[in-house]
Order: sequence, then C-alpha cells, then structure tokens
Amino acid sequence: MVNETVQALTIAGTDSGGGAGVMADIKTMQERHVFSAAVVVAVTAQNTIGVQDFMAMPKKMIDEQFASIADDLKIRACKTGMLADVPTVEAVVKNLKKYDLGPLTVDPVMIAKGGARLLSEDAISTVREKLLPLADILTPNLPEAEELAGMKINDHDQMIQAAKKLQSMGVKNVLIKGGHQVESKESSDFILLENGNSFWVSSPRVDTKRTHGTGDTLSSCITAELAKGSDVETAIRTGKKYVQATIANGIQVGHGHGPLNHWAKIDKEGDD
Ligand SMILES: Nc1ncnc2c1ncn2[C@@H]1O[C@H](COP(=O)(O)OP(=O)(O)O)[C@@H](O)[C@H]1O
Ligand SMILES: Cc1ncc(COP(=O)(O)O)c(N)n1
Repeated sequence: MVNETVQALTIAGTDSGGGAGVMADIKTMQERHVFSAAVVVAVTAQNTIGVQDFMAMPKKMIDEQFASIADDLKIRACKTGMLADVPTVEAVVKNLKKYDLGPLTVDPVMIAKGGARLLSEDAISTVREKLLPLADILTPNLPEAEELAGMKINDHDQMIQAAKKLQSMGVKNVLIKGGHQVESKESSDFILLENGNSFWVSSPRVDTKRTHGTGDTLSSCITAELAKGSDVETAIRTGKKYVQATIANGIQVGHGHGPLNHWAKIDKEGDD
C-alpha cells in the first residue's frame, strides 16, 4: 500500500478576489506540500478594496460537504475561518463533533481588514461557548481576542492576560496575533501552550497595506504543519516565518489591501 498523501481541511468562506479565506488557505497548504480540501460555509463578493456582499451556505450543503469529505479523504488537521452567523457556527460545530478531522485550529474571523463584519455580533457568544472548547489552537487577532476574552488589550502584558483568560475558557493553545499593533516596529504574536509554557514570535513589521489574508495564511500554514505531524510550537514558528515571507516579498494585485505572495519561500522550518 502506498503512503497516503498528507491531507488537511479548511472550513471557511471564499474570497472572489483571491486573497483571503478559502483561497488563501488552499494556496498556503499547497505551498507547504499538503493536499487541501475545503468546506465552503459562505461565499463573499470581495476584492482588495472591501467585501461588497456575502451569502452563507444552506446548512444542508454544509452537512453534505463534510459527509463527502469524511466518506473518502483522510484529513489529518483542520481549521475554521469565516463562519458568518449563528446557524453556520452551529452546523460547523455539529460536524466537527461528528467526524474525526484531526487537530482543530480556530481562526475566529470577525471583521475583514476593510471593515466588513464576517461574523454576526450574536454569533460571537456561540463561537465562545460552542466552538472554542473544540479548538486545539485559537488564533485571534487583537480585536478578536478583546471580544472573546472580554477585556481591552493595549500592551504586551494585556496580551498575556488575555491568552490566560482564553485558555481558562477551555482552549488548549492560544496564539494572540499582534499584527494590529501598528505603532510597534515588530509584529509580535504571543503563544500560551497547553503545558503552561509560553513564548513570543516576532518579526520586523513590514510597512505595507498589502496584508489581506495574513491571519488565514498563518492559521492554514499551522494547520498544514500539524497535518504533517509537527508539534504545536514548531507548527507556529513555521507559520510565522511563512507569513512574514509572504508579506515581505509583496506582489502587486488590486488597489486596496492587496493579497500576499503565497509562493514566497522560507529557508528552514520551525525555529532558527
Ligand atoms: N505589517 C506586518 N508586518 C509583518 N508581520 C505582520 C504585519 N501585519 C501582520 N503581521 C503578522 O501576520 C500575522 C497575522 O496577524 P494579523 O494581521 O494580526 O491577523 P488578522 O489577519 O487575523 O487580522 C501575525 O503573525 C502578525 O504578526
Ligand atoms: C472569506 C474571508 N475570510 C477571511 C477574511 C479575513 O481576512 P482579512 O482580515 O485579511 O481581510 C476575509 N476578508 N474574507
């Protein structure tokens, strides 16, 4: 019997502009040499300027996509991205409980870089109460961490406090992304692991507005590495290196928050 190719799954919304959501996830996993499947839970009409419209998928179609994948593929790790509204979050939670899809990374996407709401306000408590307990890794950006932890985050100490609070809500590993701390010269993310260890991953802040899909790219790289069998810390360090390379080696697409260069290369995985 030949060795099965490593397979991972993204559960998210599409981006017609190609920069974020399912499109960023598939490009990232492909670059990391992991085969990617996708459960599309919402479709957006979107470009680098903003989100013009979106539609959540009928729940029956969400169930059917999960069933098709589970019937045939062997998914080693999965992630969630945009989840739109309460019924969609509930449908995803139901299917995550039904099937074994490996470790789950939850990127709790709420508001796009352009300002559009991608998760309805009333769905935040559903994510907190029903999805977070299933997560092996949670990767909020600063506004998302504030919302989920119910506290303001103005500095590094408060990032640490928020991570502890989120872990106390049942998440095993928490990664709070510092990309929104624009006044800082470094873009630093804080990680609190299940075993209580913690560390920062930092990289020089690239002075660019071409950062559409950074969060999706980081979380899907982490998911791809977990699918290959990496431990959580190595997967996160590789994810940070990869997202930095995709931002620093920019491409020119669109007129707003441009997409990343997913074919940018990193020399080495994990830590230096
Ligand atoms: N201008 C930038 N330069 C370097 N790294 C960045 C920059 N903006 C974001 N990052 C990094 O990209 C990743 C995603 O962060 P963030 O932009 O906060 O997430 P999101 O896309 O969910 O809002 C993090 O590792 C963050 O440190
Ligand atoms: C379908 C979809 N999923 C996620 C994002 C978040 O990406 P960003 O915060 O970079 O706009 C997005 N804009 N669209």
